[in-house]
Amino acid sequence: INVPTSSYLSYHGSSPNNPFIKKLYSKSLGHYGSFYSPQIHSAKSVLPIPSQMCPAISLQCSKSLYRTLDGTCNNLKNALWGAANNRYGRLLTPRYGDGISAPTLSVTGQQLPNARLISLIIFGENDVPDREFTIANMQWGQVMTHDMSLGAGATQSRKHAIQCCTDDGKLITNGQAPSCFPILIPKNDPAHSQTNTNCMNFVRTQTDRENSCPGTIQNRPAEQLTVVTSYLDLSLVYGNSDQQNRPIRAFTGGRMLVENRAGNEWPPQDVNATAACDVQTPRETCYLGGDVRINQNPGLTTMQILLLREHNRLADNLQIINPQWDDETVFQEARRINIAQYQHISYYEWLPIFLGRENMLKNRLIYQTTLGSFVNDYNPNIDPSVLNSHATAAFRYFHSQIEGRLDLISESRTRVGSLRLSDWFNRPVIVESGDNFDFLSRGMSTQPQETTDINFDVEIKHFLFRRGMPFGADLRAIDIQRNRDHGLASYNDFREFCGIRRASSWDDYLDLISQRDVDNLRSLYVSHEDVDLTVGGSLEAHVNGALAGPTFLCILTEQFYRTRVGDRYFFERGEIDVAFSREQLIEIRKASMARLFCDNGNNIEQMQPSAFLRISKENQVVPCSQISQVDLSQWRESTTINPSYGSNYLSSQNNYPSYAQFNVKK
Ligand code: HEM
Ligand SMILES: [Ca+2]
Repeated sequence: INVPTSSYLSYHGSSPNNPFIKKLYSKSLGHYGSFYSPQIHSAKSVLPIPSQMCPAISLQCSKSLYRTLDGTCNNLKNALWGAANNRYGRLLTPRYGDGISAPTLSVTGQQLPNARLISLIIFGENDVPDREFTIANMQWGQVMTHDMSLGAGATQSRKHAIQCCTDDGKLITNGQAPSCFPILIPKNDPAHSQTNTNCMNFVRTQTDRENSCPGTIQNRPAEQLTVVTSYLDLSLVYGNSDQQNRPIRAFTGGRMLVENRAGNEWPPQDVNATAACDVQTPRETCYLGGDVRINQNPGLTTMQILLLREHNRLADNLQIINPQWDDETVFQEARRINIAQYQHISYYEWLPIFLGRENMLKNRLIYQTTLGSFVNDYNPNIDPSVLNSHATAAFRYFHSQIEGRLDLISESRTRVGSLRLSDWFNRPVIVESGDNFDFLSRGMSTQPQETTDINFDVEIKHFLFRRGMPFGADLRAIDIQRNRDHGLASYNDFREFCGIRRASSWDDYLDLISQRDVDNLRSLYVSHEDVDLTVGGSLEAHVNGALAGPTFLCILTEQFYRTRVGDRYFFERGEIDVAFSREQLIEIRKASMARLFCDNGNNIEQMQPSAFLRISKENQVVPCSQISQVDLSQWRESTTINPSYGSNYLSSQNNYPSYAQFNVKK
């Protein structure tokens, strides 16, 4: 057995200084040989992942104050790190059924239990409104997800593009796996004869693998491709390439292209049908945005419009303040501020809810910043690529927060109606009609999200994308199947990776999973080594102050550490080549979700200051004028050059997260 070496570690950017990773890799990974499917015993199947892109591409980078659209040259030495159309990162060697690209199998060589059956037996569908958080909290999560990853081919053909490399780093295929393989729907399942497709999901089969990774044995395991930039750079608003950006930019006044209707700005029409839409009458709109998923559900579309309007609001104000600026300068400066505000909201207002503030501070995802202090721990050795285990398993746990009924809420915060999610998948027409944009905005900041637990709303568990049919797909089953399709290492492997005791029997899972859930797992899986990461991780008791158990929290923490520290343009950096001035940074730190609603609604006059939190005595609805606002006068050209760049750094290099023992809620 070949033990992954440090080349693997350096490619993925985690330093051997990370005590948990050090611990893991200093041990012999003997278990890799003992229980995977037979082929994986061959030494080749556990070779470290190549330390360069396949094929190796070299790019000449020049320093720029602005990010590229496709994410290239953010890292000046590794120009493709975090760029669009790149591979997901991996923490652990994949566990394909054949060692190369076929979906994961049981350690006995059999098929794993049916994904839909697991969804039905292990996961519930109870409606449990969250006591603390609003739907806006869930919805921002989907925005961040769409900024960070999109499995190639996922929205259109559902076939996953994969990349196969030879040992010497040569690319063999970059094509799509051709076939469709249904998640068989159990016979007594009400969805059996009533879905609108034959398949709930598509995955590769044994034979397809021959096409996708020819001559398997001398090849390295396939890696899935993600088509958007990994950075939190609002690629979902601006697009992931010049080509994707051009049709959505106005090229005047630094603005993004919008269509004016009923006195408000809306995204342009998708005339070439690039985005997924399910229009049912010829007059229904289908929006074009920076991300093809813009129309997927009304809440998401609302967020996309808020962020689009925010760009134009910033551009208009910057142009007034600096009339001498040309279109390109206004565009880039507005984009830069929009991204900075968004990163601030994501790391300081949103992430602490999910990862826990203490955990974030401890692992240096955030610092106790004071007003104008810079955070200068950019590390060019950290690869910010989105991890497969993050995008395919851990981050999808929050599908549990989805609420299937969207309330329409008036300015006096009373319910005037509600929408059934599955009536409006991929039909943005509903967002634009009447006062719905404001009703939906207030709805998502008023209505509780669903509690983060084992329950998944029926609207996504039985009715996803049903298009008028009685039943649709099951998102939880898709998540489970996707885990296998991407060959993620097992739940037990990830426990060990995260410094949690490796289970050697079913009962060992009782440390984090309830007796009932362990019994259910045991009734479905042949071995405790078979439990999929997506499944096991979703059953763990949550860490105090966080919305996930230790294994998912470890993956999420690692991801968001890399996402920040591996981003040369992160908004808090004080390096002269990319920095805001101290005064500008003070302004950026006033941005909030509430302010985005206030500034970009059709006519929203009041909001609670913390829009991710439910309205309460401490978080009452107030006039928008009482919610702090970013003062753009700090961007007047004469004031942008600031002598205080680069001093008062909060931190130094050499910071790596350490997963100190998490305390679990008992
Ligand atoms: C109404 C809300 C949402 C709907 C309808 C939805 C639906 C979907 C669908 C259909 C997929 C593609 C599944 C596949 O084919 O593999 C997906 C992927 C995903 N979702 Fe959601 N989702 C929602 C909200 C969220 C939220 C709140 C999060 C996290 C906070 C999230 C995280 C993810 C992630 C990480 C992926 C994988 C992205 C990729 O790399 O391709 N989603 N979701
Ligand atoms: Ca991005």
